[in-house]
Amino acid sequence: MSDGQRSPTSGQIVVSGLTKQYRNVRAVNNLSFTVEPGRVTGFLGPNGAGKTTTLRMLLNLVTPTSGTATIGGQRYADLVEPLRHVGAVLEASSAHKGRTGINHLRVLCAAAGLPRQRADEALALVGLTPAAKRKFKGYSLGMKQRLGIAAAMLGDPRVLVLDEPANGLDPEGIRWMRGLLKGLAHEGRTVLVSSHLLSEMQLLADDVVIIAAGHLVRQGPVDQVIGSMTQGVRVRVRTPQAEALVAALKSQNATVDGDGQGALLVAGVDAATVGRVALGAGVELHELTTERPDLEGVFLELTAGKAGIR
Ligand SMILES: Nc1ncnc2c1ncn2[C@@H]1O[C@H](COP(=O)(O)OP(=O)(O)OP(=O)(O)O)[C@@H](O)[C@H]1O
Repeated sequence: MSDGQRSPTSGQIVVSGLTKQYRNVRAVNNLSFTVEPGRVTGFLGPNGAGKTTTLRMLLNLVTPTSGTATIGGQRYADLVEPLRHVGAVLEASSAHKGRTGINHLRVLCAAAGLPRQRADEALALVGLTPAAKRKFKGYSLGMKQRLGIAAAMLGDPRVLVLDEPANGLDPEGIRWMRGLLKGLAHEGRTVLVSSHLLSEMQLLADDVVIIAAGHLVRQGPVDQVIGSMTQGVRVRVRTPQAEALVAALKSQNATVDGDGQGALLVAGVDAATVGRVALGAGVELHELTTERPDLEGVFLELTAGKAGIR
């Protein structure tokens, strides 16, 4: 299938002023963000933040109260042959229990008017070829997740949307998923993936969109979002003259704690200042490192007080 056959050629996702009001809950509130092709974008938020509702609106499974969500400039509902543009994995794959993995995919191919060999190709892509002829009811949760991704890839879509795809995967499965999704993004596809596994997102995502209580909290490249957090940045120092250094740093209004393992953790001044203060006080340094909070810390700080059941 050539690119020319399937407009929209750009797989950019644009969410603009998206709102969903249920009877008592505003699940998504005037939410706007963009997701770029060629990158993995992590969609993060505490429980009940509105992630699933947003993804379902993007895929035309829930009608927005207001606002729009487009893929390559078009609403999902207006895409011709949507499976060739967008693959989605919203929950662990369900299939007829007595059907084999390969037959499940062949049925989907037939229903979508896709060539039958796409079933074999998609199964190979997710490493399930050895289990092709086993019945779905015998699949583990991890195998069902893989089958769900295979189903999403049948139409060779430019855009992939996954809701909590790492659920149920063991560490090896998670590593495999990371490689697959990074590879698909590297091919120029748009990969939007929601997850609670923040440490995993830090390894997987190029960009993050963080929401809480239906609102956008932060969007940007992972490194920038983490780097923009000044709170939590500390300088780790090792010195054989701790007492002298602590006294010199405190005179600069720095806060100093021990890390319990012989190093000092300094907050309130940067590494250059610590080095200068140490030099001025004639203190020898054995380590001087800036420690930034990881995504977990950023996430907790950004969404503090906004989490919770609504
Ligand atoms: N069909 C519905 N009817 C009423 N309220 C709903 C409906 N679907 C979702 N909600 C509410 O909207 C809010 C957002 O839910 P949503 O499932 O989108 O969040 P989420 O970020 O995906 O959460 P989780 O990580 O827990 O899956 C929640 O308060 C939820 O109870």
